[in-house]
Amino acid sequence: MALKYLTQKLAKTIDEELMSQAGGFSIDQLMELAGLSVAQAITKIYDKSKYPHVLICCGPGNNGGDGLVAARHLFHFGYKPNIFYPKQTKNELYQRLIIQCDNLNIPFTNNLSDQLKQSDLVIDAIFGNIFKRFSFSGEVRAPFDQVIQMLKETKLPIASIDIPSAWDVEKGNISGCGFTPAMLISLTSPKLCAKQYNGIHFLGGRFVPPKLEKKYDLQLPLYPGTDQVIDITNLSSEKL
Ligand SMILES: NC(=O)C1=CN([C@@H]2O[C@H](COP(=O)(O)OP(=O)(O)OC[C@H]3O[C@@H](n4cnc5c(N)ncnc54)[C@H](O)[C@@H]3O)[C@@H](O)[C@H]2O)[C@@H](O)CC1
Ligand SMILES: [K+]
Repeated sequence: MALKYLTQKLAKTIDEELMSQAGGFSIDQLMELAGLSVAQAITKIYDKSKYPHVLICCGPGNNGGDGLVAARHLFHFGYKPNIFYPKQTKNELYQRLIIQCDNLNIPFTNNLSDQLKQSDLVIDAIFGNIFKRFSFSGEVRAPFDQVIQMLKETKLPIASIDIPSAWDVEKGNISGCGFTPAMLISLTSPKLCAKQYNGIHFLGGRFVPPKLEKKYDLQLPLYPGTDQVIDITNLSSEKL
């Protein structure tokens, strides 16, 4: 079973088709399913008995939104999540996601270094498949430059949502300022940078209709039972 690795452009096109008039999905729905996939993948590798304190580091975009959704599900799964979300937007979807977390008394921390000391596991929800990837020099703008640096230095296991943050979506950690996570949860389909990734690799985002899968020849693996994720660590790869 070969896996297809998407270019940045194709991954964006598929997202847009899913959320188009013809696709019928809202960003809320896809984010909800993406965040649920992340939370479920975490439970399969990092049991709450050993990794109860999960620190979710959220960036300013939808990758960060996935992190907020995952935090909520992890709370309901019995974890003790903490959220570091330094650049919050006025966008009403995010305001509602924050209210949902507040209603669960999930703390929002603003001291990353302290929080890292009290955590067992980090979820990297900083950057995902952003279309306009980093400026040509590849540097990460503040405040996320220090965040990425601190994640690079931590000994804690890191699970990255969709793309290891600060990696180029296709070329990988070419800027050298990124870290290599212990786990990657690719959404919809893996992106090209994941070809260089040799850690624990899950696929989530169980929402692609067969018609779309066929149109782009995604050759997605079959998800087991009612699972929202599948372990693709050992599946071979083939560039799309
Ligand atoms: N595959 C799918 O269908 C879905 C994708 N979702 C998520 O959406 C993500 C993509 O979301 P976005 O397009 O918002 O991208 P990101 O969530 O990666 O965030 C992009 C933001 O990062 C900031 N940024 C860009 N370059 C920067 C730099 N050099 N330094 C500092 N900040 C910088 C910009 O403010 C930009 O808005 C995916 O990776 C995935 O996690 C889900 O939310 C919805 C479903
Ligand atoms: K990420």
